[in-house]
Amino acid sequence: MAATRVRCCHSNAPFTRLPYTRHRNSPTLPISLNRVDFSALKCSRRLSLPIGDGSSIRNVSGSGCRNIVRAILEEKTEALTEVDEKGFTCVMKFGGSSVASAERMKEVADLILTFPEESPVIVLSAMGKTTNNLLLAGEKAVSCGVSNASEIEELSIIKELHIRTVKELNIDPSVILTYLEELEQLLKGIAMMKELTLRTRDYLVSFGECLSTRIFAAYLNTIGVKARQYDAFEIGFITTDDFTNGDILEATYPAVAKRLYDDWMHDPAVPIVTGFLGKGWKTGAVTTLGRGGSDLTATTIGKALGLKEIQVWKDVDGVLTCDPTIYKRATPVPFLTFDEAAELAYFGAQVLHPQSMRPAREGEIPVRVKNSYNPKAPGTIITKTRDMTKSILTSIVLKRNVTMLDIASTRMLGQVGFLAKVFSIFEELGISVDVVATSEVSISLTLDPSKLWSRELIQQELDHVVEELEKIAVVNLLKGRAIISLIGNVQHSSLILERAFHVLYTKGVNVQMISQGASKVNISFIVNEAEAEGCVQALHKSFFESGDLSELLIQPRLGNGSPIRMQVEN
Ligand SMILES: Nc1ncnc2c1ncn2[C@@H]1O[C@H](COP(=O)(O)OP(=O)(O)O)[C@@H](O)[C@H]1O
Ligand SMILES: N[C@@H](CC(=O)OP(=O)(O)O)C(=O)O
Repeated sequence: MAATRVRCCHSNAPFTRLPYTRHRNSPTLPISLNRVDFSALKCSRRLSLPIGDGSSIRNVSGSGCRNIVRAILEEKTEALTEVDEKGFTCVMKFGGSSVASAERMKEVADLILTFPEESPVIVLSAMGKTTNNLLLAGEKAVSCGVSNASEIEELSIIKELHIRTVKELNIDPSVILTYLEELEQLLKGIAMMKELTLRTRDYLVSFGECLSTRIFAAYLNTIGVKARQYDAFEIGFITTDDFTNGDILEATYPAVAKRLYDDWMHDPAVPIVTGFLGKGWKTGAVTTLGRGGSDLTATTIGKALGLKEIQVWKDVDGVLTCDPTIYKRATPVPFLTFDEAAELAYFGAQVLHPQSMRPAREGEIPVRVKNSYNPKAPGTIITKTRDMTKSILTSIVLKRNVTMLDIASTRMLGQVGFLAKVFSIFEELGISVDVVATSEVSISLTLDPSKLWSRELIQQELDHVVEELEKIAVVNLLKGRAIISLIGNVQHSSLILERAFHVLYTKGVNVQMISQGASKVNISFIVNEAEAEGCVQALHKSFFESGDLSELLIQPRLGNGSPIRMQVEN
């Protein structure tokens, strides 16, 4: 059954389709929508409310809502038309920084309501630094002894933050108290077992999103916006059983779509979904999608529901020309392709989860990166294609803590299968390789440490890799390196390389390896980590702060003399 959208004929103003219920704390809604017999009127009870530019829904609900409800009550329904439509229009994901306190949650609620034309699915991360605190609490629990588990400092921080938030939002604390008690029990269990498996670690961190979404849904209901909380692992987010790094499986898409649409049709309410979490398909246990995985939750929902837009709300004005914590003159990048965004995320720009572009690209759903602290900023829009005519460099990305391996064959020159053998070792050990450069008898590559969660594990794994490789090669392991990736239009690679190497040469920096990605949007090079930040700053100045580089372009021309218009196609 298609849901119905009500539009007012005498005005083309956009209307909200957020479901509203009257609440004792919501004095602005003058007429209870519950009194209206919508089925008799043959229209949805999800009323649409006119809203003026910049005004909040609560300001207009008095007039807009009253007009529509009055029209219905007075049976002047000729003023209203119905538009057949599916339930949801977009997904809005808010990261930890966007929901770090009660104040922030109120602002996010207001922000959602300033988009009356949208009928959103909301995805939330854990509040502020809760995930980090949960991880630290778990690590401390392993060695603190059962009797001390309740006193772990991070547990107190988590309890204090959530209880204070519930109080400040004026909602019933029972929404979270059982969860906080369960969390304490879990830490005691870890203390008793003296071990923290990856499976338990995922269950432990899941408390962060389970708490934040319950609080936010309860708050929306308090202010008269009907909302329903969902744990992703209960509504069809099925993943591989790779704890701490689960991959979303195909079965997720139809399952999530069915559950969200079915509930909406029976009883419309804004879905508030836990980001970052899933359910292992064999174990049935809670899994996580890797750090920052709520972005992936959002894009998965976007694809599952076939939405028109996926919005990820951050604490920065979109994807920037570099990490603002490295160089504060970084500026927003208005347009990106899925390829560019994926490459940028993969090579370390913390702003997006590395896998999050996949569902958006498959579903061809635009992703908008916005700032919840500065909603008026246009942000970044990520789409399949964009005009590349004037694009040279888009963003500079730094990945720290990189380990590089120089592997030289011990056998004869041109040894058949040397490369295959090297890569099979990485495959067997389940280790990702980032940047690769080869010669006939040697190979240099960097390892991706981001998939590993603890330092001990990295060292153990490295020792093992070297041991295996030394069976066929001489191995030189170089730590403390960094990858600088230039995300840009590789059609202009000569110009990019000329500039970049001039900057690095002037700084006296020696590049240890270079690779131009097959994706055609990325040139990466390896430098010493100690020099890396200075390099990014100098490169930024040269590429983004010294005039319009596109004037240097030698335009490829068609036979008739007109410039070729270039597009990047995925
Ligand atoms: N190129 C970049 N553009 C924007 N932000 C970046 C970039 N590189 C790194 N960052 C960092 O990513 C942060 C936003 O991502 P994240 O912390 O995951 O947000 P959230 O927790 O709200 O989802 C920014 O505060 C910024 O420090
Ligand atoms: N809370 C999880 C998942 C997440 O996506 O967080 P954020 O959106 O704040 O990056 C983490 O910290 O990894």
